[in-house]
Amino acid sequence: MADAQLSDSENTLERYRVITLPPDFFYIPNFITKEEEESILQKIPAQRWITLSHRRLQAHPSTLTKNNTLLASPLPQWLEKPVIDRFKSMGLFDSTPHKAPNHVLVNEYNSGEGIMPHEDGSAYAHVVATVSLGASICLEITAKPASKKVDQENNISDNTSSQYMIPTRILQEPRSLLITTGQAYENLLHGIASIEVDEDLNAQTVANWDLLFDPTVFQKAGGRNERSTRVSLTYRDVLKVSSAASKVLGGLGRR
Ligand SMILES: O=C(O)CCC(=O)C(=O)O
Ligand SMILES: [Fe+2]
Repeated sequence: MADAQLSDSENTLERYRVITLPPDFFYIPNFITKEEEESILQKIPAQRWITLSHRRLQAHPSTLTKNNTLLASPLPQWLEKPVIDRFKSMGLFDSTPHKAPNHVLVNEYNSGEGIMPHEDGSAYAHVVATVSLGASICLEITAKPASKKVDQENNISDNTSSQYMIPTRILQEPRSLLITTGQAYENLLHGIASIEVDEDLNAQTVANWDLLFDPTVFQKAGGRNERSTRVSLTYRDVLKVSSAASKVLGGLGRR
């Protein structure tokens, strides 16, 4: 399954695999440049934020309907270029129904903010790509309680005999790309602790330590990452898409 999902891009991607985690997580440092990061941050429309208790977010081109349907509409240019062009050259979404992401969630976390452990669910194809902007943050990876049996079969349970580091953290540096697909999408939860400092960061406690652009930043800070505002762009392919025409004809949800 995982192999089928990423067959075209596997060779390019393989060197970025987080080998301490169940398949498939890939962490690519410096996926975009500082100039590109700055330009994207400037283009996030200030009037589109929806404020939640522990973060704020915006959905592009729009939020999904209550039956998880996307009303067809192009993504804004600042979310297309250069990110989606790069996904295309990697073949990242080649296996998903629309062969490209059609939806992006922009999340902003100030120091002390986070997101509860969750799974991304069935509205989306099982390839998710997250670009990090502005600052570093730890994504916490835990086993899904309801999938204990599957976990045991695949050796991804919490118990110490597991070959993988679970629970663990993925440290996302600014300008990095994190790709989640396959079993990792289906069987694990992810979340961000609502804290002001990520502590005890080292090769034993951070799953992607060997893939970081600059681990010395955290070493020099005594294994600490003082949080500051971090923005993420989460690219996905929504499975159900309704054209405006079918909506007018009363066929929302019809294809
Ligand atoms: O900000 C992140 O890296 C995670 C966001 C997330 O999990 C989501 O939007 O579903
Ligand atoms: Fe998520």
